[in-house]
Amino acid sequence: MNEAIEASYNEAKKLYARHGIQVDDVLRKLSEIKISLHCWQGDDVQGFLFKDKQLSGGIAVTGSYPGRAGTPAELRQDLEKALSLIPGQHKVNLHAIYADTTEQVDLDQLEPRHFQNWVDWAKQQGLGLDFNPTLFSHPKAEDGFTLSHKDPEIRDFWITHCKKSRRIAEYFGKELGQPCVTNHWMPDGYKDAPVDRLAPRERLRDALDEIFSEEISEEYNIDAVESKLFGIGSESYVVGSHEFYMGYALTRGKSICLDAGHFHPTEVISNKLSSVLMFTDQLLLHVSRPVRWDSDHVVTMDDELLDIARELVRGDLLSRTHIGLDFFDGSINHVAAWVIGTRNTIKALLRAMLEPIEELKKAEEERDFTTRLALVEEFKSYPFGAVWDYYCAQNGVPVREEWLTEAKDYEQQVLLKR
Ligand SMILES: C[C@H](O)[C@H](O)[C@@H](O)C(=O)CO
Ligand SMILES: [Mn+2]
Repeated sequence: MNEAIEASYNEAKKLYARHGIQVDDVLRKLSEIKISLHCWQGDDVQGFLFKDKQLSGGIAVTGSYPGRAGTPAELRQDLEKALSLIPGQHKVNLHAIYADTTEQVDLDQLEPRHFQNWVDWAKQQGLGLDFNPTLFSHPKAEDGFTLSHKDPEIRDFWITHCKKSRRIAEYFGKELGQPCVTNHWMPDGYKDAPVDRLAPRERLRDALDEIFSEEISEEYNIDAVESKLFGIGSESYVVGSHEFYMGYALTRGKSICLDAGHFHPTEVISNKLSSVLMFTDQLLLHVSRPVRWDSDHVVTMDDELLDIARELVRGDLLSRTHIGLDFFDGSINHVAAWVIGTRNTIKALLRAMLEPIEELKKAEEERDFTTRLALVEEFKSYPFGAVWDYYCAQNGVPVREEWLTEAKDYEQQVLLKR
């Protein structure tokens, strides 16, 4: 370990210890947190099953930065590179369209064997896997409706796909010895104001009931449902709204997925965590960054990211929260995007853990709001960077922006040669 990094760390430790924060313990806890890296950042949500199909579902990737992964092997290679620049042991989140197979299969025919290469790779890398049925970028999703479609044949196709997806997830869970979180998101909605808001919601409720009627142990698979306020082309009405899924998840014992970019522009998910987790056992987060109408920018160290981390840490909610990332930026190096977003998420958790929580809670209980505000503000400039540098060095990953040099080398050696 570099002497300067160690010396700065030891000085920082003393400062935090004055407020009862044991930094070595914090780092041990931090190392237990898994972040789920979304595979779809690596190839602009293209997938491998339908190579020529345009991205649909009211989500869009802009930018044509060179080098995006074009095969499962390339995507795994890129993920390995990204993971080598991120401290800790994490998970990879797959969508169904990322099946690694030479068979011509449609979504309703997918089986665990189509993901065997991913499972073998995850085992070899010591990673967990999460999963998502893909209810977009497909001819049967072209009019913007899937599980709530009025045509029963189309609905059944998607129901079968989701059932198959849960079986694949169960296989991941069994093989990898840790549960796979399966997130159900579908774009269903209308561009303009509908007359009948109820019927599609009834159909969606019934379709989900059918999908989840197959019992799968939570030891292997945990189901989550993800709401959205609006998408491109579904500006006026989304069938799976927040209220819809709150009600659904609470009455069916499922987990809610809160995507940071799926609410009103001034509405934040950090303020929802303590409420939702009071009534559900587990929660899935899609950590993302909304910018105006877009929900999927690379995660930066902004106030909301820090507030999400604070809520999880202060409320002791981490053990019940699955943290996934969800952004797709095609205008920058695809590997660097993962590294920036994931390092920021971990760093925000570290910052939250390095706050004098007991002291702050005590001040609040005593209505000493002056102390509360003063300490929160002072801790913003405490030397968490020295602790972060030490953590990176301890985990054998580049310290500070050294990772960028490696990402640029990788771009020259690998990405630009594709
Ligand atoms: C590709 C993902 O399933 C998708 O981003 C979804 O999670 C979402 O957030 C859609 O806006
Ligand atoms: Mn999402």
